[in-house]
Amino acid sequence: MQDNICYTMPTLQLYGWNEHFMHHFETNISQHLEPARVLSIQGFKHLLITETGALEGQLSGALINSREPEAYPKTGDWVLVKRYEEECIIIDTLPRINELSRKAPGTQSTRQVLAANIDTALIVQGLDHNYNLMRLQRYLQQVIQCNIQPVVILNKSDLVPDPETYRQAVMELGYNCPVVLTSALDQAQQAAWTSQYLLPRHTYILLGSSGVGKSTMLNSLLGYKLQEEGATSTANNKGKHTTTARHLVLLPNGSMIIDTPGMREFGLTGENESAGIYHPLIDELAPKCRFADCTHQHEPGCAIVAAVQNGTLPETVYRSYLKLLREQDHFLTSKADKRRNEKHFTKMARQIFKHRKDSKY
Ligand SMILES: Nc1nc2c(ncn2[C@@H]2O[C@H](COP(=O)(O)OP(=O)(O)OP(=O)(O)O)[C@@H](O)[C@H]2O)c(=O)[nH]1
Ligand SMILES: [Zn+2]
Repeated sequence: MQDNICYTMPTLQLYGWNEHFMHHFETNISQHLEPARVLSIQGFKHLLITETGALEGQLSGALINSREPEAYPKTGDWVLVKRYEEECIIIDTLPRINELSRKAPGTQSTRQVLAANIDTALIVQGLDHNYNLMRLQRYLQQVIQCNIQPVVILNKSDLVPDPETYRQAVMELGYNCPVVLTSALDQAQQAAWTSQYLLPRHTYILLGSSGVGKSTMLNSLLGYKLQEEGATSTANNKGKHTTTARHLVLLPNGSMIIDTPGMREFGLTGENESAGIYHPLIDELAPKCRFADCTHQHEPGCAIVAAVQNGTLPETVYRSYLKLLREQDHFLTSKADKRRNEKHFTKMARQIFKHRKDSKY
């Protein structure tokens, strides 16, 4: 039965419509709303794909007023719309399978949702001055905590004499995820990794600093230029910052990719507050620590410290783990402080309001 209903939406199925969204949509059928996926957002304008094609939409006033901006629809979201001639109003969002977030740039501990309903994140680093294992681990950590599969793409392999050593260094971090070595300028190399990792009806997001080659890759996969790419500065091998918004595009092989503007920061938000930092090598050893709540820093009988000392756990992995843990703790502590302050402010505002009301009579 569900398959039948899904089958009646062949266009949306191409864009990842599945039983999860169908199930949540069914409860809204009676309201004459139709489902659509958000392809991009520019200001108030949302470009959507519906069963009958592309459509522009704006958020309904009720949706704007009832939610924090973080809960507004994002690129990749499935939404419910009401049509008005050539445009539509976005009434609601269907529950997300996942959301990719980061710490919003700046000093505040604020969480920012970048996109929704992502199967795999393609984390791109350029093998020029961009290659940085600490930054890569920050991306991996955040992506995994958001329940998104990572694939690491080491691009610009044509710029270094021995690219394989870079790949080996990433593999030694122990994340057990695919690590691809490629040059976006080489069609054959592009075809090799994409045929292995890009599946039809799956949604991918390209992540990485500005100039690592995300748009170049996407343009070569599309077979045409989605936007002008910047010229490479000879001083630092980086392109100009060109991508300005997140767009979801359908590739000829049936996969969908969301391109993102290059990000200067990709801070941790501690999505799963109780789980701490995820690391396969550390997680495997942790049950052998003497104390169940071992922080792997100063406790006696710590299996992780012992493994670093006897050389079975690389010290670099351990140091990065501690650094990520500190960053995450900082975000969570500041967030808790912020929440407390907001609560205090709301309480104070209520008291003032009540006092004013009481003194009227
Ligand atoms: N040598 C070399 N240059 C590349 C490669 N991939 C991309 N470039 C160049 O690097 C520059 C930046 O590439 P973009 O594709 O614009 O980078 P981006 O990641 O999309 O950057 P933003 O849009 O700013 O986020 C361009 O001049 C590309 O031609 C590669 O594999 N090898
Ligand atoms: Zn321990």
